[in-house]
Amino acid sequence: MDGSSLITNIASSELIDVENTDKSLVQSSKLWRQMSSSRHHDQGSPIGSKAPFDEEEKVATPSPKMRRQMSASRHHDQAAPVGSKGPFDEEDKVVGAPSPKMRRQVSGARHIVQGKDNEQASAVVSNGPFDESSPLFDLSRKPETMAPAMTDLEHLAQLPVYEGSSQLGGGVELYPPKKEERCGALAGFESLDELLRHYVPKEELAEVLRVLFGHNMGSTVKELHLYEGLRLMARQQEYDLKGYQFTAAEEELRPPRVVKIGLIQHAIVLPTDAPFAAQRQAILERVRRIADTAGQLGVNILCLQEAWSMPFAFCTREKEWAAFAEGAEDGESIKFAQELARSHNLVVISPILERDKVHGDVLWNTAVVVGNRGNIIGKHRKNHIPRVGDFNESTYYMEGDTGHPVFETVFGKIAVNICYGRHHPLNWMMFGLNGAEIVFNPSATVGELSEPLWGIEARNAAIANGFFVAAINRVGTEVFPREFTSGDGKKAHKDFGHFYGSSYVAAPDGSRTPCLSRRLDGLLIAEMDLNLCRQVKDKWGFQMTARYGLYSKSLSRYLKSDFKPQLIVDPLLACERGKA
Ligand SMILES: NC(=O)NCCC(=O)O
Repeated sequence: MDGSSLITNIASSELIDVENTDKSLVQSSKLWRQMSSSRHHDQGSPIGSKAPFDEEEKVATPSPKMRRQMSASRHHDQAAPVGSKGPFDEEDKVVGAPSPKMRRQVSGARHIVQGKDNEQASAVVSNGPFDESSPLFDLSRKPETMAPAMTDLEHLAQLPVYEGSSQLGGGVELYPPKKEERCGALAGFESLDELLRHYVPKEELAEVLRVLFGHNMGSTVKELHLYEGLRLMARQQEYDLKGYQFTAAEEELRPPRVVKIGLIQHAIVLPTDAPFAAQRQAILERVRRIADTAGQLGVNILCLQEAWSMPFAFCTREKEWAAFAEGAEDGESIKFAQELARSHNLVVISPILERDKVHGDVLWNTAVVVGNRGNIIGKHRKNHIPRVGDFNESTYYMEGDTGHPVFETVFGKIAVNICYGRHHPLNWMMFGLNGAEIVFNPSATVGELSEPLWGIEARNAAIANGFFVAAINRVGTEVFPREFTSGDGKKAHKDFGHFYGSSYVAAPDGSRTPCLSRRLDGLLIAEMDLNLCRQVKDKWGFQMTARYGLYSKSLSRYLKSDFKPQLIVDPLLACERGKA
């Protein structure tokens, strides 16, 4: 599918089929459960392989080629902010607002809001006719025909623009899930951020948020103005969509360097006993849909979660899951990422289980960086492999051999610190020393183990190293066919625990966005001016005062076999010990 056609897609009556496709995946997943005894049955019919509108969509937005040309000229113009403009940003005030042509198509489509959602939606939409003066629409491109009657999608188009707010979350929650649907919720809330917003009195909230979430240029991180119809569509497709904006001070000698990143968190789609090909295909389809929204919103760099195209089966220690491993240059997940990159002109970070066919079929946990032309820029292999809880990853792959590469892309210098590497300050530091401006942290981690650490580590790394950190975690509870244990005294079990999502972005000035949902798939967009990195370094001087030489000498001593810790014992204590 041409990636720039999301709005066209929602506007097309085929959206109804898309919903049905989602349902068919759910139904299929039930079917797989029933068929679970015959795993490798029917390899030939992968489920959910094509969303009906994915194929040959007529597109109202510029073609990928045009967009590449537009983008190339943007990026050559040093005076212009780098990568700041998606196709909608250029003329519309609202990110993701539909063009007139899309609106015409919108007016021909019905039924997007169905069933229980319809009731709730009508509570928040305006009932008036199209407001031609709305900043959503460009009057100079007035459509020739207007549908005589309001349709449901027209209602969507009239949803209020989500105003930027320095308050967390800020706006109306369109579809609060029912209690029973909140599996994976935190005390009944989507996230800790939402819980805080609910309970802390309004008068105190700003202060609480200032301390807990930090300030960027004088206020908590602002929300991006996202077209409300897109939020609603995300709800329809059951994923969380949030957008935020970090700014930096204007400089005399450098133009702003604005870039927009997107993080996708998601659950697996089919049960783990479905045929592997079907499992992967279903995830690809799901991610494609969310990634297309990212493309529509003008995202420049998109990062997926750790081992995104497979279940996180490393808890089991069973070797059959190695079948999901694929080439970093020619695997299905990489081809998918290349197609995404080309169709949306964005850099894609695709973390996979890598099989190095050239070197004895060795497996690695690898993030492949695909350039915005679909070219492969390079890869990084996970440096630190966990040996904790059910994270039995060391059964599958060894510590990475790629050092701490920073990839210079057209949108900025980026690096990838894969999951467990976030517990290692030196790992972060090396990416920083190699010049990273944004470090992505694609992860897979569960609530019981690491949730209290989650909000601290990526943020601390951003502060200490003067770069942005984008932390992504998968979502859901993955249940495996057979029981396993991890030698920690726990009873044999089949699931990994709950992957708690909660993806967020932290800035070098210590500010951070709220989290995505703890239980839903999600797309988090963050726009940032990369000039902030150097501004914070100049202000705090952490790098200047770092005394790397001192630590380098101490570390060299520590590595020697005759190392003695630099320990000064209280003489009185030594005296007492002498008497004993
Ligand atoms: N995927 C992974 O490295 N998980 C380890 C657990 C954690 O770091 O929280």
